[in-house]
Amino acid sequence: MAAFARVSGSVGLITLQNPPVNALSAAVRQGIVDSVQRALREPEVKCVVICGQNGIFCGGADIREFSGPMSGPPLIPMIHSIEVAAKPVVAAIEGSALGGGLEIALGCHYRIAHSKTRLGLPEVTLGLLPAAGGSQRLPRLIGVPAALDLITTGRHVTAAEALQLGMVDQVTDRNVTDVAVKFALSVVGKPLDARRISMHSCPHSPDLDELFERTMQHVRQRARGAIAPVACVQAVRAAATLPYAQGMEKERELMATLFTSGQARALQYCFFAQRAIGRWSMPSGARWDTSKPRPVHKTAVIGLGTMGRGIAVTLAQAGFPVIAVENHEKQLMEAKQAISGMLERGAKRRGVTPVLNKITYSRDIQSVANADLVIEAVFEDMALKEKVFQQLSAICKPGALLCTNTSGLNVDHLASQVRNPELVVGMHFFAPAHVMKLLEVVYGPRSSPEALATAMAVGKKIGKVSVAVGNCQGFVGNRMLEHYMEQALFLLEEGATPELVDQALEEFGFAMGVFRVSDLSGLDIGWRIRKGKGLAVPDPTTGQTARVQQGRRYSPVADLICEQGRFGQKTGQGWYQYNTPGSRVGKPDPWVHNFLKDYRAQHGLVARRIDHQEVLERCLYSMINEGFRILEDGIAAGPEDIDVIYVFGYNWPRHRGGPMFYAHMVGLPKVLERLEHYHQAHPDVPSLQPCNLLRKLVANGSPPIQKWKEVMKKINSRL
Ligand SMILES: CCCCCCCCCCCCC/C=C/C(=O)SCCNC(=O)CCNC(=O)[C@H](O)C(C)(C)COP(=O)(O)OP(=O)(O)OC[C@H]1O[C@@H](n2cnc3c(N)ncnc32)[C@H](O)[C@@H]1OP(=O)(O)O
Repeated sequence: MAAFARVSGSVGLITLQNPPVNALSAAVRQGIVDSVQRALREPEVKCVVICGQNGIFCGGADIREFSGPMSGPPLIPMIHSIEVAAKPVVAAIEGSALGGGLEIALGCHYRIAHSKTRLGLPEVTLGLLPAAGGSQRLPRLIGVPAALDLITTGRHVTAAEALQLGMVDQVTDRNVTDVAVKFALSVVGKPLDARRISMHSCPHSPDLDELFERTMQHVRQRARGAIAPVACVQAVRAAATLPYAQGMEKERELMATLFTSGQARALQYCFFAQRAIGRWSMPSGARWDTSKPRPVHKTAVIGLGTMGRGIAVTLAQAGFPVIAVENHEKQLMEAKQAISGMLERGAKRRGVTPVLNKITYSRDIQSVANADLVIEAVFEDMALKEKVFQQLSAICKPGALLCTNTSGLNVDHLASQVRNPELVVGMHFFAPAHVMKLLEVVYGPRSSPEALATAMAVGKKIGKVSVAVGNCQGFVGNRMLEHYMEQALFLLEEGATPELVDQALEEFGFAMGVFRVSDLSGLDIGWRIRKGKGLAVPDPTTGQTARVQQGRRYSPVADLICEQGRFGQKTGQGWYQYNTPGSRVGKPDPWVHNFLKDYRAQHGLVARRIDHQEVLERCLYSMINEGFRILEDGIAAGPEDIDVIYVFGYNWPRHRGGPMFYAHMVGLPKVLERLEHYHQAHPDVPSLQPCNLLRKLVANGSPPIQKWKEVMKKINSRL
């Protein structure tokens, strides 16, 4: 709702009241409409101030209302009534003014912001555009180039930047409502037309046509198939070229298309999923709101390879003192230099002082004795990690949390190496660790709720999107990825080329297809892991790696490519060819095509035509099927956890919501039917066999994704 009060004799103060972010629910909109009418009606009221309660102006339209029938007064006429008011209206902005919240402020005649406020029109990130006049008013206020930037990216600006852009009239460090009340009294009686943004055209900008063309091209390239950024450009173009009323009509038309789109549903799902993962629970019943994290003051990182360096930087940038340990002198020196460079570049980008003194370096593992949390990031080798954990168990102070950054080794096994297994968890960072947002926090059956709560709290403090998952081979992300990659290799055996597979995945919205990603990260990593599992090993009698291993189909194609020394970009050759080692631009490679032809001939495989649809269905549905198995096993608490992992760690196109949401959008019966079809054609590929939970969900009438947990509970009593 919104409260009305008369303050300082003649100021009508309207306070938005809808915790936690004063979202513009139907009740709040009704409250504003009533309050504005009252303020205009009462002769004692000479001016109006609009503010929000609890330190936040407004987080925008109530996103939860978008999924049901809309009721209550609409935003556009409400904002119009503020703009045409005959008494001056001042927005007193603190905390955040986002989306519809900023659009209300743009309807006011003046805007005063607290210095800590952030403002923005983030609708594009929800698959929408600022359709309460924001796309038409903002360019009129701050000019087309700046408005295009803000509206197409959805980025938030600080109060200082907002002042510079002309979005606000004044910034204060004092109580913003008090300042706004005083200011409102000072403008009573002044003409208002000049302050009504919709009455003006956009300020002149040269070469507008060229700007729109360039922006459209840029937006299309970056959007990977997302439609909202394109609609945002079209809406701003309408503001620049049409009178206000016609611009508003265009804004409405564009919004009508976006509002009901699957992409908007996916992006809004992601918004809530990202928040839901913070409310973790363990099979034991322990939860985020009943488990207290331990205090963490000092941290340590063991092993300063690529991952260790990134982790140390992340911890230091978040303010933690870090003891960085590396026992090889040369590696330690190199790491020191690399870490300092990363900290300096990061600080420059953020306009702050580099925190070089947060990190102390040591060759001696004993130096971590006083750390509250230690992250082991040594080479991915179980024997080596075991040794490190045994040492840590003897060295670390009681109560210290011992974490491993393994990307898939058994966390329980590592826990068994220490005196206090309840204090062991996995903290699986993604490379580069100081850039990638995702953190999988892996708990085992012996991890205590306190240990998980501590790792989750540290994850939050270092700015990671942290997802709690159970322990299993590959955890959630890599366990699913294995099936995706396996299908891609099978498709090569059956007639596809790397570029055909990649093109299908890139058209779907991945920034890079599976083979391009392999070339970028290095083919040798997977090869080493497969050898470790006893897979990529030639049969001593035939000299060939078998195509059936451990009772299932196996493709040795990637191993054979590695045997040629083709490790991807770093060697100048992999699934693609590169002009020089280290070059980033790959071209289709006739050598790979001939190799595949020979390989098929050698194994009596007949190449067939494979289309994009098959690529998508085989790669994505096999991975989704594994996602259902993960839910069935209780490794992830819900589909949101899996989707957040894929969006933040594996570049899954956000406008498709994550693999599990995608399955829900495609329709579970269709996913089931296609998996059955492919499993019939490839009975030796178990990952194509539809899993129990998927069948159960379909048998239960394919409930919406928000209701899957009910069916999951029936299958797995631990959940
Ligand atoms: C048939 C065709 C018809 C077509 C026409 C349709 C007509 C419709 C026209 C409507 C025009 C609308 C135009 C305006 C659109 C919008 O405003 S869309 C919303 C834009 N705003 C945002 O994107 C901001 C989202 N929120 C945030 O970024 C952050 O929450 C915050 C405000 C910066 C605060 O951050 P923090 O303090 O970290 O808190 P959080 O944990 O993020 O949030 C706390 C809880 O609040 C929930 N929440 C936040 N914002 C909203 C919101 N706008 N609506 C609903 N709920 C919100 C958030 O989910 C958290 O709750 P839990 O999920 O329960 O944890």
